[in-house]
Amino acid sequence: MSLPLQTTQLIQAARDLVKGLPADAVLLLTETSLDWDEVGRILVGCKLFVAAENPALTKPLRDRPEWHVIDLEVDPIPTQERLSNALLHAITSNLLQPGAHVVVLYNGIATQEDAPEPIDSVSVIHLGEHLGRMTSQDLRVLGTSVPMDVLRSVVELSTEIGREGREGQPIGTVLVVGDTRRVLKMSRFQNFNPFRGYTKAERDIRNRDVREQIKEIAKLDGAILIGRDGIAEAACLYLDVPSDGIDLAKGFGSRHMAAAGISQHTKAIAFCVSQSSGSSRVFQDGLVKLHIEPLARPHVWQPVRLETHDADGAEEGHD
Ligand SMILES: Nc1ncnc2c1ncn2[C@@H]1O[C@H](COP(=O)(O)OP(=O)(O)OP(=O)(O)O)[C@@H](O)[C@H]1O
Repeated sequence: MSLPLQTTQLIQAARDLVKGLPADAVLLLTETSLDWDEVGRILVGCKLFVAAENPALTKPLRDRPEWHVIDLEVDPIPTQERLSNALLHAITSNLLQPGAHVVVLYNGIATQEDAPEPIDSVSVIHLGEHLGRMTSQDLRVLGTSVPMDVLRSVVELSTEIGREGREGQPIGTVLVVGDTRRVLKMSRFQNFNPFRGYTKAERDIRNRDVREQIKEIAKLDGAILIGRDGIAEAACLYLDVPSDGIDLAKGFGSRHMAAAGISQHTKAIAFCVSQSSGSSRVFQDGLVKLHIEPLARPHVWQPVRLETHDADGAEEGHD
């Protein structure tokens, strides 16, 4: 078996792109068996990922130690999503850095099953930007009136708090966003308000310097309240919310309860950063809507898993 001409040319183009740009790896998405020896000859010296739904197709590749095989779930999703899933898999397995540049070979134009060419497209993906776009898509599921740039700044802040902690110690906190009037009615100050006396510009969390200051404030006990315009309003807040009707997985403690409760009793969204795991959970209407792991920037998003209450589901509980 040899490679069809167009496929050969595209693989050669991918190799030249890796060398010329330079890029970090080639990702080959295929559901057609190829002449793998030939692929290996062309891509010698390139880090290669092969992603496919059909495990029989990738089985012979597992013996090649320098290649990485990614098993995709059988799912009738668009090529672009399959490609994103393959890249996420490579990042979460620590095989690619989140800022990497990847040349992708795939069949982007739907052709008949017996089409002579298994590959018709080549793209260059800069993972930093690509994952950034995924973040926006995920935030849209919140369907909130909080503007996207504010949400993204809160995501940035909460994941950085979860990842970095403070002075070598892990810290946890709750960032409550929006519906400030009702949130304040359901809270009490545990200490003086550290934002008092500062101008709006000095409290605007879309500004990185302000976020750095807020990380210091996050060390203090209690929740931080941010307006839907991105202006931090209050900190050291005890959220005085009833926990009845909140159905959280076993292992979550009072901080997560408070975040769930405030999101149930107001229109606010609550980002709970766990001190024990560093991960952030986004609560809306009393439910976990997103779960963000504090991996290296940019953030890697996990689909929300159903978190069970039974003891056997320990890994689904509080990690
Ligand atoms: N109602 C509340 N409002 C604001 N902060 C709260 C509230 N209840 C608890 N907290 C914060 O949560 C801390 C206790 O967290 P606890 O370990 O019980 O929760 P958790 O949900 O398991 O979170 P973590 O994963 O961070 O440990 C308290 O020290 C306090 O800072």
